[in-house]
Amino acid sequence: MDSLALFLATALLAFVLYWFVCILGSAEQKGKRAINLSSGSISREKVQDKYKQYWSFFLRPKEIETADKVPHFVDTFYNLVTDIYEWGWGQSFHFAPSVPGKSHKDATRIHEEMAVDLLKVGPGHRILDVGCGVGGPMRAIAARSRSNVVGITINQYQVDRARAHNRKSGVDSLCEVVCGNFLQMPFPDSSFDGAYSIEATCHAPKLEDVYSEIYRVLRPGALYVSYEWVTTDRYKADDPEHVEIIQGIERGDALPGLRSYDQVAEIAQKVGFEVVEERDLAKPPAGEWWQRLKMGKIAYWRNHVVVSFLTLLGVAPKGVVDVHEMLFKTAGHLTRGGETGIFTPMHMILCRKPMS
Ligand SMILES: C=C(CC[C@@H](C)[C@H]1CC[C@H]2C3=CC[C@H]4[C@H](C)[C@@H](O)CC[C@]4(C)[C@H]3CC[C@]12C)C(C)C
Ligand SMILES: C[S@@+](CC[C@H](N)C(=O)[O-])C[C@H]1O[C@@H](n2cnc3c(N)ncnc32)[C@H](O)[C@@H]1O
Repeated sequence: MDSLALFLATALLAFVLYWFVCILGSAEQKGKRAINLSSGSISREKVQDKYKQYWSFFLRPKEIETADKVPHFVDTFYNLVTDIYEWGWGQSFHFAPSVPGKSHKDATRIHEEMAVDLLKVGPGHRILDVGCGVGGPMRAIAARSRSNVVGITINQYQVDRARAHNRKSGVDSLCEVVCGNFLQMPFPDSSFDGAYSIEATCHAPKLEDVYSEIYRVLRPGALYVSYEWVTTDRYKADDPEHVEIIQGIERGDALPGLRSYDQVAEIAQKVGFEVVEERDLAKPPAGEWWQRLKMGKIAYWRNHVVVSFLTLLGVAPKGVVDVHEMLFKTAGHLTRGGETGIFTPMHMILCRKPMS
């Protein structure tokens, strides 16, 4: 009897340990697991240094010269966070209005498919995903529109992840992923029938630089829709709490400087676009996008213990705990940004490249 009891206790402990380390905290079934957390294209032993390098960008004064260094700085950020994003959030690295009775996954897909409806694209069209992440939106939009979707991201690790997901999805033949800088895209003029960017162009030091590139690669008459991260009309630059919230969002999300809502249309027109429609998709009756972030202390503590335990075992690279702690603080700033109404991650603008 003792040996049986010992065997059962050992088996139970092994299962609990396996579940705690490998299953817990995963945002998606068969998604990224904690035990597979890596540091993207950064070698394991360099994670802590790269994390310190990342923070040093914000400690230097904001000189114009750093604008050239932003794409590399963003690439470093995504090497540090992509696996944690996939593990704790899923394959779509963006927010969506909560929808009563719908799962986060369904609400996310509804938000992504709205881009297709706005672009009015369909089979045979070639559309561009500007800042495509690991391809969550790309696969949803390809499935909905049956268009050919080309995604571009600065981060090679994300390209590899997106291609792997695409191969497992039913839309691989419609999807292509390119590693490149959306400020200097490797595509000919007038080569796309539509374009979208979902919470990505906020990483551009100057919005007009990425909008100019998108304008260039679109054929005349084509549409471009973007969900932008901006401060709203409630933001007061002389309110210390507002400044602290926005600075926390910028530093925790690799943003060179958040734009104001009223700059977006002006910049789009400056590069030649006609503005067809513009509105904040977060405004009521839309459900609160930050509700999903309120993961609660218990969930954070659980994920923190999992990440710390894996680092202790040498499974997760040293430094991942620091990145995880940064993201928890960032979640707090983003939540406050939503609650105060001074920030929105989904200021939608729909533009057209004129026929002439
Ligand atoms: C558009 C951008 C990214 C938006 C979101 C996808 C991410 C912003 C903050 C991220 C997270 C914060 C807390 C993490 C938590 C501590 C961890 O246990 C699990 C993952 C998080 C929930 C993580 C998930 C992705 C975000 C919500 C920016 C970068 C332009
Ligand atoms: C928050 S993620 C959003 C990804 C995707 N749109 C989604 O919703 O899942 C922002 C994306 O923009 C990409 N990005 C940021 N700066 C870039 C640049 N200069 N060139 C290309 N991609 C860039 C990042 O690599 C990342 O894939």
